Amino acid sequence: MRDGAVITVDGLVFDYPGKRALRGVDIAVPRGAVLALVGPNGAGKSTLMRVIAGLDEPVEGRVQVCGISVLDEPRQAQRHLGYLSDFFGLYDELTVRQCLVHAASVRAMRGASAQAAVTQAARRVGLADRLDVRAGALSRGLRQRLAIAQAIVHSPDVILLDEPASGLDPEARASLSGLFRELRAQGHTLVVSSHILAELEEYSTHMLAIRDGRVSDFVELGGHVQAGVQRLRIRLAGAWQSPPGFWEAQGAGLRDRGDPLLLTVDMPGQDAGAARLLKALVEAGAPVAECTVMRESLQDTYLRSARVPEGSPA
Ligand SMILES: Nc1ncnc2c1ncn2[C@@H]1O[C@H](COP(=O)(O)OP(=O)(O)OP(=O)(O)O)[C@@H](O)[C@H]1O
Repeated sequence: MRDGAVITVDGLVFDYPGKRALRGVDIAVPRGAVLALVGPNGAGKSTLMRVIAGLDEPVEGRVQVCGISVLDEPRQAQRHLGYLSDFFGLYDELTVRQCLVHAASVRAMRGASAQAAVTQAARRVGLADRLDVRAGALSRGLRQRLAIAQAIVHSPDVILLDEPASGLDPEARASLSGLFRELRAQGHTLVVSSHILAELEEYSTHMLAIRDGRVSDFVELGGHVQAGVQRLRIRLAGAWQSPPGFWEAQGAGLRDRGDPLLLTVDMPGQDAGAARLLKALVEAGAPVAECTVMRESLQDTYLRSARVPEGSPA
């Protein structure tokens, strides 16, 4: 899993004066992932982001971004990083263009390449038609977009966003979700912290749950019952009797026989396995009307990870 990881964190320990905020965090974030960073207030999410961004120095541990040590070569690593703090400020008197030119100059971009970066960043966040509007005149949602554009003006591989949707109305949140899906489609790796799980669900591929400075869960989101197995719900248009040994021959586990027209099947092999099973069903005369992969919601995953196993000390 570490092969192909764009962010790796090993044994990270971070202390504030009198407070240990991270207590040995290990993670490997695959390239192209959108990582939902979740956990209760005070769990250590913002601290983890700041340390990955090279803004705070840990007591122990290593952080690499695109294979570059953030602690040993912060400037090199930061070329691959964009970070948006939960409390960001904008220069309200500057126009969108001026804000972005400034952000580009902070990244040592000059001349034509800076201009091109400004135009591209504005287009990515949907502000291309507002380049001459003052930042102070933008709505809250558009200010958030401008702040993100500033963070990604140098087109970093990794984008860290700390509670980017806080304080936004539902419309602005939905539009931000769309932006994150676009950034993901463009190949960026995103780490997004939020307390609103339904929203993270819309664009996240992985969930990292932090509790009391430790990783409590790190999972790929999707229809995984166990590693490599999908739970399929297959709806039949009419009665069908499986031939003897059919499920065993497919390597599939039939779970629920309550409703003869609704089959729940655990099938290994991801989408290729599902495709093979559907072909075999149709060839065996099953009138397949619909097949869906049953996915656990991010909320379910999070709450499951939060549950203390029976018998564990409280
Ligand atoms: N500057 C600081 N000085 C001392 N303690 C701090 C400081 N900043 C954060 N902490 C403490 O470190 C712990 C982790 O804080 P952090 O802000 O990383 O949590 P978080 O998961 O981002 O929380 P939230 O969801 O409330 O934003 C908390 O107990 C917090 O009180």
